[in-house]
Amino acid sequence: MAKVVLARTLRIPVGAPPLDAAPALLSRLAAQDRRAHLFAATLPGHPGGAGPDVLIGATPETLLTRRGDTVVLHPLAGTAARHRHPGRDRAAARSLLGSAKDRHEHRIVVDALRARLAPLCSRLDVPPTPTLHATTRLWHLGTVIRARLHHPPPDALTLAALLHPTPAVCGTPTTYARSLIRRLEPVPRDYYTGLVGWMDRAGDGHWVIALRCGRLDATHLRLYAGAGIVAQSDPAAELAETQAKFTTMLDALTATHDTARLSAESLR
Ligand SMILES: C=C(O[C@@H]1C=C(C(=O)O)C=C[C@H]1O)C(=O)O
Repeated sequence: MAKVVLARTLRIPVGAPPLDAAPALLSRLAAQDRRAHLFAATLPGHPGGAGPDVLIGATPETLLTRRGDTVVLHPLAGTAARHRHPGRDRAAARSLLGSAKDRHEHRIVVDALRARLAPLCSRLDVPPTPTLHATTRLWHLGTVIRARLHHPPPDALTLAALLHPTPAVCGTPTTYARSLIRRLEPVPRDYYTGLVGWMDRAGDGHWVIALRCGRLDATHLRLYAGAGIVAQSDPAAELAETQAKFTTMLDALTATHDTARLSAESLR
């Protein structure tokens, strides 16, 4: 086993019903980070519940964009919290870029994508080293992978099904990582780490990974966050990484919520 991504959840009381809470939350997520891919989708609520639930989030990770015979992937893996102080923020970025553990974690993802994509391509450009990708709260290691597909090119949904789940959200080897996730995570992932996107009649499309997201039900917002675990992982640092990942959604909530109330909520 080279890597497994393990996640936890945070359940926060929300005063408004999902369809009322979602638009405000979505516009705050949009204002926070213009590069994030926003999504909100109504879901069937719990039987006997008050109405539909809403899946909502702002993910930084594009699984793929397909236009004709060209496909572009942007996997992210390897994370560091950002700092308000510019000097400390730059130092965190530099240290992430130089971290052997994070580079290894990232390489596992890039290698898996290269292997899955290669049989479909006449040309595959995979940069040898990752670059930094910034969200408002986090630094990530990212690699932009570009490929020219054999003709006839598979459509965007077929490509998504072939590439997903990547070791950025599951692990390597996939089947064993998935069984560990099922055994070890205290709450089922539900739609977290699933795909959100679209495909048109020509087979072009854009699919992102449902991260930095939560499910709004009649009374609560359940947030999800995970971290890639490799042999060199430090448990406390991985836990802190999931906390930092929660802040994307928590920041958007704080405009209407007293975050102090959150601390006592069920953290599982
Ligand atoms: C699993 C999550 O994020 C993924 C895991 C990352 C990592 O382990 O460094 C980085 C970006 C995402 O691919 C999450 O946001 O919950």
